[in-house]
Amino acid sequence: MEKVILVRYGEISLKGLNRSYFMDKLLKNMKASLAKFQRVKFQKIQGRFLLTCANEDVEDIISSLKNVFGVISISPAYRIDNDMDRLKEVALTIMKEKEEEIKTFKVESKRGNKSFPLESPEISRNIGGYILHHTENLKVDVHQPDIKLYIEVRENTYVYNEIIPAAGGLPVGSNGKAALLISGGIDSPVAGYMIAKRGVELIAVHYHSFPFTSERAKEKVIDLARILTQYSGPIKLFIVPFTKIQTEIGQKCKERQTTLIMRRFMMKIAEEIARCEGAQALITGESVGQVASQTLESLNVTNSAVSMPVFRPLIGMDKQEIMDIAHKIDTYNTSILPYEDCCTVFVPKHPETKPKLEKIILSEEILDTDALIEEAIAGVEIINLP
Ligand SMILES: Nc1ncnc2c1ncn2[C@@H]1O[C@H](COP(=O)(O)OP(=O)(O)OP(=O)(O)O)[C@@H](O)[C@H]1O
Repeated sequence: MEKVILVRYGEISLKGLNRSYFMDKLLKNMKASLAKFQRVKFQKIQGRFLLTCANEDVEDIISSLKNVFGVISISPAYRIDNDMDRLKEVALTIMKEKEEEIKTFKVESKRGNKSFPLESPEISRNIGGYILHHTENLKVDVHQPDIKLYIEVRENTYVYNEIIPAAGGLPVGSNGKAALLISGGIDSPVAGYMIAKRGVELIAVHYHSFPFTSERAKEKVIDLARILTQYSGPIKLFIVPFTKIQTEIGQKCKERQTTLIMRRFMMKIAEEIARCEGAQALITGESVGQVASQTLESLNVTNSAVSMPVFRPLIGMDKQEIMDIAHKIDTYNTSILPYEDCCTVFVPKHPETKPKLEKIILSEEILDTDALIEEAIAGVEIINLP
């Protein structure tokens, strides 16, 4: 019996004329995520990809493929010739392996190859009967079986009993590129994950205020970006020195406006980096009302600093919902490590919650914004992940 892996894609199949563009991206991303497995071979079959590989690699390959955006589900399967006797043998072998753990089963068949002599319901009845006859304690339950045995008759026959859900979404790179403003917190990695899930390639920008923020805080952000690459593929991370900008703002601007002015600098620098890198949008982890700088008035003031669209995929989500995703994508435990972020270094006692844009712009006039931005960009450190 030859073991293979069936890989299903979701939305891509609805893409009409552009379908092959999405399929090619998906294939490229799957190959990149499985680069360390030398013996994997990829084949397009009707409506899915078929992978052949060394038997001992199947589990590791599936755990990598589960994170590739564009894949909706995966099944480890046996591939056999279109032959009823062989099918009975394989179906029985699979069910015998499960006999101790289960009481009931159901056979579900699909016949894509119309030259096969039996129709789908007949295949299911036939194989179900054979399994019942050759096992001791198993029963058929068509409503709530402990296990389903799936049979697909195509150019070959595929038999399997697991459909493993995968990441879904669209292949990264199929929908342009955006710059994620990544802090060391819980929210921004989740925001990056959500936009990458829609096929957007990521670059990431982090503001680091050494010595107010430590080397360890920077390492934490690098770790978070590295975790994200499991889903998004490679990320070019820009570490921007932010100490001088923060100090100048702290010394020269009204205390209650400092966070907002700092945010506007972050947006402007990220926009400049995004432009140079061919990215078309910015991404932040903001959500309405979470902190003073995330009221609608504050978000408007921050937004006005740039002309590029700003994606805020968490905008309507509760903290618990965001944390649930952070757990799912494995960033949570790194995000909660107790290292400081530049935003938490200077926190005004009474931050502006209903800022007026004209007043903020007026306050900024005291700063040499262009020179500060130019200097920060000149000092950028670039880290290519993974
Ligand atoms: N040091 C930083 N470098 C890059 N971006 C940052 C930094 N600090 C904050 N941001 C961006 O600004 C957003 C809002 O930051 P803030 O600290 O107010 O909120 P948050 O909801 O706690 O976000 P997070 O959990 O991502 O830190 C972040 O989600 C992130 O996109």
